Amino acid sequence: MGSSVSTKGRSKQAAPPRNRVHTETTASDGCIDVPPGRKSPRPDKRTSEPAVVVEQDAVRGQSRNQRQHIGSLKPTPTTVANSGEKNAVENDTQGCSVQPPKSSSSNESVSGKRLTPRKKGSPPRRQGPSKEDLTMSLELCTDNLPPTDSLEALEKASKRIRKICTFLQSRGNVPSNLLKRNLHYIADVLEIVATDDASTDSRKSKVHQETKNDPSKDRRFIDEDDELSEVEPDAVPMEVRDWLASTFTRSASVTKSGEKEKKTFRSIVQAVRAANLVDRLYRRMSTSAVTYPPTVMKLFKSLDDWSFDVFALNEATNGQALRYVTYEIMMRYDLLAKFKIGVGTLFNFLEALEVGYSKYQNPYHNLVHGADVTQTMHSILFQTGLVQWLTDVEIFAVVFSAAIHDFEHTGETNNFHVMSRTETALVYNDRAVQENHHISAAFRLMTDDNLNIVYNMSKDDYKDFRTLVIDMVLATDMSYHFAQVKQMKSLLSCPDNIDKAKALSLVLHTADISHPAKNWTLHEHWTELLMEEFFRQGDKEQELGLPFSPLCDRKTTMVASSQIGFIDFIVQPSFEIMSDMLDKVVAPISPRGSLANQSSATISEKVEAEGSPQNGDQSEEPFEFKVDRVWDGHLTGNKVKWKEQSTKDQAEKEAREKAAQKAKEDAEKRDQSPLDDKAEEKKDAENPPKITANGTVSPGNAVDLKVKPSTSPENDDQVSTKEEAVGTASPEHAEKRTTEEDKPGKIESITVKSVTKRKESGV
Ligand SMILES: Nc1nc2c(ncn2[C@@H]2O[C@@H]3COP(=O)(O)O[C@H]3[C@H]2O)c(=O)[nH]1
Ligand SMILES: [Zn+2]
Repeated sequence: MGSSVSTKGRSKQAAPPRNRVHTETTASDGCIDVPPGRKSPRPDKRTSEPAVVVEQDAVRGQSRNQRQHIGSLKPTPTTVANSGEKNAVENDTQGCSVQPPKSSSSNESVSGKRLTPRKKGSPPRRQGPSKEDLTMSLELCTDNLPPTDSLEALEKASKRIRKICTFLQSRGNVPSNLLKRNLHYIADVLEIVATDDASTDSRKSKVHQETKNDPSKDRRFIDEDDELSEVEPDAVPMEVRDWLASTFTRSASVTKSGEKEKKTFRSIVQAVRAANLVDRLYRRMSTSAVTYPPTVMKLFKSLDDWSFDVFALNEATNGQALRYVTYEIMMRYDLLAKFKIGVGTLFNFLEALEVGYSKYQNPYHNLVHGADVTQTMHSILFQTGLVQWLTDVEIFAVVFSAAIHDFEHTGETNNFHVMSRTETALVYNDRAVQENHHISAAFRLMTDDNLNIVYNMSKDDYKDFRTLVIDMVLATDMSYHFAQVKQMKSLLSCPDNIDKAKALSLVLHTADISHPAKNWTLHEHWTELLMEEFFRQGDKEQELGLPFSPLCDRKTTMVASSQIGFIDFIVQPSFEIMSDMLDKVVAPISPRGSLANQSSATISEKVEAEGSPQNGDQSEEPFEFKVDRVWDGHLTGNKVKWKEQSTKDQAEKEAREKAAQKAKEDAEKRDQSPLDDKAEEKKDAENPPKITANGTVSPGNAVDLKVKPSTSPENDDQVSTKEEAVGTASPEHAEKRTTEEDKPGKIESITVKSVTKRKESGV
């Protein structure tokens, strides 16, 4: 699973963090041993109101005793992939003995795990295993299976696969522990077949003898199982091919005769097919390991959409939007199976991410923003077809980067960190202070085995993954914005060789500032949250005796006009260059357009069927391809709204100023007649002027008389650079600005006219 991300000139990267040797073993009875030294997962302390059940570590083979209860079991559980199907039965029997159903009053699952009490009015919870569950447990019991190297084992294994398929078809699910034990048994048997070493494998000679006597037996094994035979060996994932290659090499070294070579090859084909099946079964098992509440299911139907409502999702998930979105997207790209990520490990990691995002209780930079950017990235990738340009490692890196990109954000700008000399600014020498922290802290999480979702990645993949994540998240530092846009412009002048890391960084940066390009309801809400966060920083700055950062003074900031500036100078150019880049990149690899008319819920099947994106037919002439710039309409519409708002603001402001002027004149008059002074003051205090909605002034309400002098749109004194519109100007940038601002024609001289100039405020 190579990556085309350039790593030239980079320092050596470490292998995925591994704190222990992974010695997962398979006991002969099919039960999975826990690797020595493995820590038990932490109890679920952080989830206050959990909403999801997962079955632990399907892929990494954790014991069912380690199964973690990450969320509450919903009363009518369904999954997105298996809509309407029955939930996995939590049959937690150690061997294959059947446990009696628990009493309905007990607050425990069959597995003995505590369940969240059923909500009032919800349907009664199932009371224990049904008759069919018991039949399944018995039929898939692994206790009395023949030894894996015996002849009967082959037959048994094949029958087991059939049975599993039947149960999956009729019931939609098989309990993970049963599935795991059976799959391990089958894998063991097939491995022995594939090895095909007659000198050490007496069973092989028995098979050979039997099939010689009765060739139908051999054919039966290959042909009987439709599930196995439908998979083409070419379609196997690279990992399986790697495994095969090593198996083949080993076999070839001891193979002498042509006949034996043939047999080995046949065994390999069988093993590949089996591996594919196992892969698919794992995927199905992973999919069904999590249950979604119906409201979440409904929302996920629009997960691919540009207008996805992340706030609604956050509500539907009791404030866990990030874990849901990330998990679902990773499932849709089949990343759990591809990188052998255990469901439990992933949930531990996502939970820790959510904890980090909630650390500072920020109005804007919280887990909902993390979820929003992750979903937006997915929407861009999927709807434009960009995903077809990417390797699995890159897709994983993109989703991961988006999910972690503001991890443990403090709710302040980098500039604030620098100016107030925080510890983080010290650690990162004032450069991309927060972004460096987001990355470092997120990777640090994975040094804990229980959170290490890159555990099973190959060293090379991990290196590419980490490099790309670092590149992408560092590029979300707003102070790189102009450099990024400029760089992409020059890259697009020779579009044959667009650097993937740069392209993906631009997409993440654009997704990070994408809410002004969403529908008004979403954008207005995000703006409110961000402004509140900016204002809180302003409050702190005031407390610390620091000057207000741009847009941080809650008393004077003109939100509407600053948003127009933000859209005009930052957001629109970002979307424009990103769209141009997408047109260039996607056209040659997506000859018949994007995946837009499909759902990402089926994307892994599509990629499987069509082969890897890099194998696409590139011989055809690239046709005039344009991505659907769904964002353009919103940007225009939102700007119109802000302009209306700005006009209103302006009227109100003028009214305030008029009132201030009047008060000043009155004060002056009072100064001239000191005797009346006290009486006038008293009158003013009792009955201050009032501003109505349309900006006119009437007596009867308080007015902020501290407001600065008029800031007419024509007044070039009211200068705010693009950085000020963003509110995140870095000190380096600010410095550059002052030296370059005077130069005629420099882009830095563009003004956001109605934002009050800080200098005038005298703070
Ligand atoms: N002025 C302004 N800044 C924004 C808006 N949306 C995002 N930003 C800034 O852009 C930054 C992008 O990176 P972050 O998410 O860290 O922080 C974001 C905000 O500081 C917006 O609507 N208006
Ligand atoms: Zn962000």
